[in-house]
Amino acid sequence: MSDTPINLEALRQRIDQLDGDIVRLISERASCAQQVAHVKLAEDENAIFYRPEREAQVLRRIMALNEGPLDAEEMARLFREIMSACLALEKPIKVAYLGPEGTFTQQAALKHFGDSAVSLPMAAIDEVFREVEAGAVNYGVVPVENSTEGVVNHTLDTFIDSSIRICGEVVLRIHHHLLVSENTRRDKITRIYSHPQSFGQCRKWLDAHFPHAERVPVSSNAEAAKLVKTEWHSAAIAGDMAAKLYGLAHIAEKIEDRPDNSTRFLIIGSDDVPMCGEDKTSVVVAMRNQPGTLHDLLEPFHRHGIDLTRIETRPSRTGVWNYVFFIDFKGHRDEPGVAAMLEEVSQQALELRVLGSYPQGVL
Ligand SMILES: O=C(O)C(=O)C[C@]1(C(=O)O)C=C[C@@H](O)C=C1
Repeated sequence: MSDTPINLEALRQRIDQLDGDIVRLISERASCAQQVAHVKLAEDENAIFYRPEREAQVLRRIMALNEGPLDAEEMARLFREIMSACLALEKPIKVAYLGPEGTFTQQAALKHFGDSAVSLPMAAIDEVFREVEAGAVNYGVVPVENSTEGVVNHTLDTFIDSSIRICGEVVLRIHHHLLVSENTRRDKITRIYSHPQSFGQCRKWLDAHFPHAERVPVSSNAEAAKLVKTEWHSAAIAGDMAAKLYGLAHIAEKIEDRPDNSTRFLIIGSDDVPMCGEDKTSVVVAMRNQPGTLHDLLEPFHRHGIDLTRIETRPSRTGVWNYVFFIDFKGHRDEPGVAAMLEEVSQQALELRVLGSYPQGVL
């Protein structure tokens, strides 16, 4: 501790000085980013400005440098916003997400790209894919799995017929609240709206606290929140963003049955992402319908010491795709061990497609 006497006036003067320094430094950083944009354009007139691998490296470095008192994630979130603003100076990016406004997917999009990205709600997962494929937006964000309810089948199925690449992942802690319009009393609630996945995530709480209320599934949590705005006998299960957007009151907070309830979202785009050092790869593999198929598929992963993080089976949708496996593992397709393993798997498979190698989620 310094022996300078601590008084409010002196501390505020110091904060003003530091703020001045921070503003100068952020501005200098933003000018660097503008120059980066010029360099990228000079190298390639179709330059890609958003660089997920670089962003992951920047955020990991910030977390490693941080010595407190702010925690490392908090510090990284501040830098997430600085980088988002720097990227918007280079070139604003457009991101489509599974809407409507106020969904957890929008929250995930903002967590991943920061507030300076332009985010556009889409009515369905397929539309998010279509907008990216058509080049109407730069990236898309779709949910892929929840820790309580499991995989979002629709997202996986959409990959089967699409040429889209996975460019990143973001994991969001999901907190559900029971929300009502300001005129609704708890004892008057006869109906609860929510997305079917959210009902699944709050099943025990609902059985204990509202066993007789009718549960009405709707297309999203945000849609549920919108509906209860004008209904006095209804409540919605939704998150903070939807509550704020529709000005709803909380009857009960964090009603999810599992405190670690979280959802993983994928960032989809049109380009491959270079290696960042802590990467993941997602592949889809079609195998012949014969004994020992799963063993044959997984053996090369084991032999090359590759760490599987997820495997899902989906029914085939064409005659050729007898068995379709979605597999996630640690590593990048450009690493020699990974490339060798993929080559071996593709020899045995009817088809193998790499959906993308991308940085493991940082925040
Ligand atoms: O390093 C780059 O390529 C940049 O464009 C700079 C920067 C940054 O602000 O650090 C901005 C956007 C990119 O997505 C990655 C990093």
